[in-house]
Amino acid sequence: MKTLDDLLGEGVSGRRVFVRADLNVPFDKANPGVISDDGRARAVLPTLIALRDAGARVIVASHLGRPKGAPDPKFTLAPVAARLGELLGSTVVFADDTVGPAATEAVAALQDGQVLLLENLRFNEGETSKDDASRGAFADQLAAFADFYVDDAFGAVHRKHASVFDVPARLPHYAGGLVLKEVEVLKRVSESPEQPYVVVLGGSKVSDKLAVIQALLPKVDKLLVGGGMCFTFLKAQGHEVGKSLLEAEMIATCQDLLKQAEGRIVLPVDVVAATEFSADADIVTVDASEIPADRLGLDIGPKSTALFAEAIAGAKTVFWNGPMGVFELAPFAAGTRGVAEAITKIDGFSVVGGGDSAAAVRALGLDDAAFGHISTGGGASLEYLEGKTLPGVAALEK
Ligand SMILES: Nc1ncnc2c1ncn2[C@@H]1O[C@H](COP(=O)(O)OP(=O)(O)OP(=O)(O)O)[C@@H](O)[C@H]1O
Ligand SMILES: O=C(O)[C@H](O)COP(=O)(O)O
Repeated sequence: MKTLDDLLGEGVSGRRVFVRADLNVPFDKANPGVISDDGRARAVLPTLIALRDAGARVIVASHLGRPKGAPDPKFTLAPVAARLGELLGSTVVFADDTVGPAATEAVAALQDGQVLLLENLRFNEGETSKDDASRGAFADQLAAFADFYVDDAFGAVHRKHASVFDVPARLPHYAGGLVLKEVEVLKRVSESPEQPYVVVLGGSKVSDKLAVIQALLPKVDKLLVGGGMCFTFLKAQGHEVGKSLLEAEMIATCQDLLKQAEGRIVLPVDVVAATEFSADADIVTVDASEIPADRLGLDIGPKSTALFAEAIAGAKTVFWNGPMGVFELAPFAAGTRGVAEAITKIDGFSVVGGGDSAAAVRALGLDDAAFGHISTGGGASLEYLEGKTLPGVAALEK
């Protein structure tokens, strides 16, 4: 795989370099347009600065959210361009389309050492299309803008999308420093984790994470399950979960996994249950086997946090993906905080994988440096650990 350093060595002054970044940052739910965590933008800065300072004409492209293949003002990258400019300390030109007249004009006007951000890639059907020809046609348009392609969008390498998979087939391609670092760390964790190896999973998407549980079970000493996904497991154990998040069609799979795990999957023993999804709701802590029918579990309880912390304390390797509760609302943040703090204290190597988990670490004011590695990719790091081929990495290796 050729790297950004190889490209810089070849010389990029005056050359147009297309950088695929993952600027899919979270926004403050209460203040539309305000970025709540700019970690992903910060993570790509070294690549952008190196290219800018080497005199390249830098064309940055990213997706934001999941618009449906057409422009949608809710998902504009304009606020991200402004933030990127602040972080770089130099103006970032913003094109308000991706491959249309605005982008074409902006690319043509780019000066050496200038950075341009194109509008959201997913405003174009071709970006995410399953049809090779449609993706290819869009990739042709993107590739026409540049001489070289750099992928530093680790969070999107698991997507077979035009900007990730098809553009590198059309241009000399290089891996950015972020992609290289992420792959190196995940390789270490997946191939030779120092034992005991404890995996902590939470977040809301059970169905997305069952495959990774299956793949990790033979390798881990303990797999701790919290967050919205624990309720499908609790239900699989025969408990009622009230109005908590539940993926009914996954109950049977969870039962199978519990059987296979022979006690290595650890579930919460108590739950913070509220009458509604709100910080102002009536809140009680109950046994995990006694969730009232009219309540929903929004965090793991203190006994569970202590149980999880104890399992984490002895670990030499910890991989954590997904918050333990709705950490964005203060009454439901304690589980995530407790687990995160326990991870910072281990005498070993820890990896935090996932946009939301990384955002939680920062929102709770925890020190980034207390973790071994904070990944910018949720789905991407999980698919790597599952052992799947990542289309973006495969494209760089070709
Ligand atoms: N008990 C719960 N009920 C409902 N939602 C929950 C619960 N616990 C956690 N969540 C929510 O799960 C969300 C994070 O889930 P997700 O699966 O997206 O995590 P992630 O893997 O870190 O992120 P990503 O894959 O996007 O990088 C948070 O917004 C959090 O509020
Ligand atoms: O948030 C992420 O995990 C990445 O940016 C990929 O986004 P996606 O799941 O919408 O493809």
